[in-house]
Amino acid sequence: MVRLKIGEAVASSERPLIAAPITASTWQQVLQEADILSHSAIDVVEWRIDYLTRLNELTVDHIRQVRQTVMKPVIFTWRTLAEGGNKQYHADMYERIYLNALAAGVAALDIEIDLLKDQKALLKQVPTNVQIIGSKHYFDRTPHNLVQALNNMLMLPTDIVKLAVMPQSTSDVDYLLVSTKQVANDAAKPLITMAMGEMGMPSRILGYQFGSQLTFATVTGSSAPGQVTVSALLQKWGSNHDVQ
Ligand SMILES: O=C1C[C@@](O)(C(=O)O)C[C@@H](O)[C@@H]1O
Repeated sequence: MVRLKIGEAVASSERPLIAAPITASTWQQVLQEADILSHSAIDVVEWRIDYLTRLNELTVDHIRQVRQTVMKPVIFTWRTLAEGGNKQYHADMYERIYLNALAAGVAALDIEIDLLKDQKALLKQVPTNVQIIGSKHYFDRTPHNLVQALNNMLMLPTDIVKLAVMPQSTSDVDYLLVSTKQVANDAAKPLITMAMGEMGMPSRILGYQFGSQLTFATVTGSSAPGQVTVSALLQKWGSNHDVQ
């Protein structure tokens, strides 16, 4: 299995990476959350910029300051309204702000796979040390062709494949885990998968045993239904998984 690496953070077979989101809406709150996350037992920070009220004003300096405050690799994510986020997609603004993020030295960009074609110019400018996470979210269902869906995603021009589904039953959660395992074994890229909502919680705790190499957990705020706190996650994993 190809190991997931984001910045200096590397997943292992015994332990996936833990990412916690920044979900603040004002600049002052962003810095407060960033400071709290710098002291927490997580590996990477996902900055969900779509929560910002004044997203349009985000500069390279702002992003650099967040990086320097968290002192951990940063995944930069604009989750669009179409996939459960908070900001309508605007192609020009998206490109401009993601280029700012590259200039500020983020470790990874999350790009929804439905936007890849539209953002070809941006993709050309992503340096090889910055990971592109191609993501897809099904907020209302679990599709019935998950192995095919993951294999299709693996063929896209991204470095990492991320898939989130909403289970309607516990068998949907099992289906996500088993499909992840089936694809992860031979995949040429790392996978990140999760079932959302309360029902999906086991996938966030046990997903690594099926080949999902990163799990989202909360410290300050939650960015999706069903995320557990980092302390609950570490407790479930037991002391073997304590981070150094
Ligand atoms: O894609 C994901 C996964 C996620 O939706 C989750 O279910 O944990 C949370 C988002 O912030 C992140 O960008």
